[in-house]
Amino acid sequence: MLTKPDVKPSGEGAGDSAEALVEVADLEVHFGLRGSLLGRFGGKAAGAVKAVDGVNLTLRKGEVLGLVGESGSGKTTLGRTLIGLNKATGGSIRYRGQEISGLGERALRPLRRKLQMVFQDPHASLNPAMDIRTAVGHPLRIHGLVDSEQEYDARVTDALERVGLTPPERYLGKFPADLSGGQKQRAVLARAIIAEPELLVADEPISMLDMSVRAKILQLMLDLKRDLDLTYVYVTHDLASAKFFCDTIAIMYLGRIVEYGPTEQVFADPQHPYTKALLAAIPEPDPRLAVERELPRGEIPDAAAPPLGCAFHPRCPVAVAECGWEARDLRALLERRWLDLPPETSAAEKALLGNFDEPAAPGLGTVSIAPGRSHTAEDVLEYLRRLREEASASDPREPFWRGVVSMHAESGRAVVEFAPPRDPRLDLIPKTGVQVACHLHQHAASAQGT
Ligand SMILES: Nc1ncnc2c1ncn2[C@@H]1O[C@H](COP(=O)(O)OP(=O)(O)OP(=O)(O)O)[C@@H](O)[C@H]1O
Repeated sequence: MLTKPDVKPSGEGAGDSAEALVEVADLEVHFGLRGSLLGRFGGKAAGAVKAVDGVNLTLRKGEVLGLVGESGSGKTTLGRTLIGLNKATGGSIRYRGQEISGLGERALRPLRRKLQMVFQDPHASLNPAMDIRTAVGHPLRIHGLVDSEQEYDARVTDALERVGLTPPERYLGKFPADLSGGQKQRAVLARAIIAEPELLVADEPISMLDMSVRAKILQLMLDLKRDLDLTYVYVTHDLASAKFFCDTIAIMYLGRIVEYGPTEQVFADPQHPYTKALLAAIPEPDPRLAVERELPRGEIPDAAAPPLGCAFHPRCPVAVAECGWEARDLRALLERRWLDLPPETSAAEKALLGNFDEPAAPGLGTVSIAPGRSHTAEDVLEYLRRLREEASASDPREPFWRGVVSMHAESGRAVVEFAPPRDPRLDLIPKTGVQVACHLHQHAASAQGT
């Protein structure tokens, strides 16, 4: 379980003393992969996508928590699972102390109106054949919250006023096609608040809207939060809006939280190399100052076969030995190298290695390379040692070689052994309220004796 931040988040009512609304412990959401028919007959496990893989957090009443990360980091799945739209495959979610992760649809029903979701695409969220009066008031009917049509109309009118669709009478009979994108998202928000929820999970609620209305919708959400005592989870890949909107921020990478703490603190002094890279990639609003900014090499890896140790290590410029180096990383290093070489040179280098497909298998802490035809294990080792020397001269920041603990010949093959991987755990950085999952931080802390 995460410890409480030392520094108070900036939002009203979200301080340390505010009650915990949702407590998440060791949450896992794994999606089973079907696998090939042949594989299943052969008894081969199909594996799973670990969309959420051991998440701990506490959401306090009145807090705005941002779940931030690149596509595929698991933020949407986590947001949906918090309100019961996805089933947890492990761990616990407590809402006001009540365990909700294992509840079936019937048991969840009374909670549904308290836990609402706002989706990215307001066009898809509203039924084109339903007028606004019917769409916005729908939750009142589903949950049987009104006794008369007068009460229904009064509640719908009030909700429309609250979201700025005024005068409400002008909107009641309109259809989604009559509204602009911003107006549609206002209607979606009206529908989300009408049943008096406590927690709203908003998944990229502004990313499909015109730039001109994005800030207005976020401001509206903050006003609604203040007036209706709401708590938000804001799912986004957009750090700039998260900075404006969130009290607390959780940076996600491949199903795990890598940094978590008060937004101000995370932005002022990011700790995890991934957070640093994301912050450096925020586009510069002034185009005259814009420079090419890229995330570190490579793409977010496949969640069905995540890297060993820290999942960010293959892209991390400052990774250390125990970050989880493995055979796949050697292959990626060689492939990057060969892309830059003249084709005949890279073909000659490839010919040194007899079984180049093997190093691609995930999770191999040792790789045994058969020499190519008319080559020996010593030739392969000599080649790899040359690469290591070249890297230390020309690219001393290349972290891959820090993970190699031995290269030797064994039974006619070249064997490369990597340092045993360690999974970094979220650790609190004293006096900041920020938790970070990075060996580098742990190294620094132990060097300082903290
Ligand atoms: N229903 C599902 N079945 C199988 N895999 C899924 C399912 N939903 C999500 N995933 C996988 O889980 C991982 C996390 O997906 P998720 O949508 O939660 O990430 P995200 O960070 O929100 O990305 P995006 O911004 O693209 O939505 C991805 O690898 C995705 O393909």
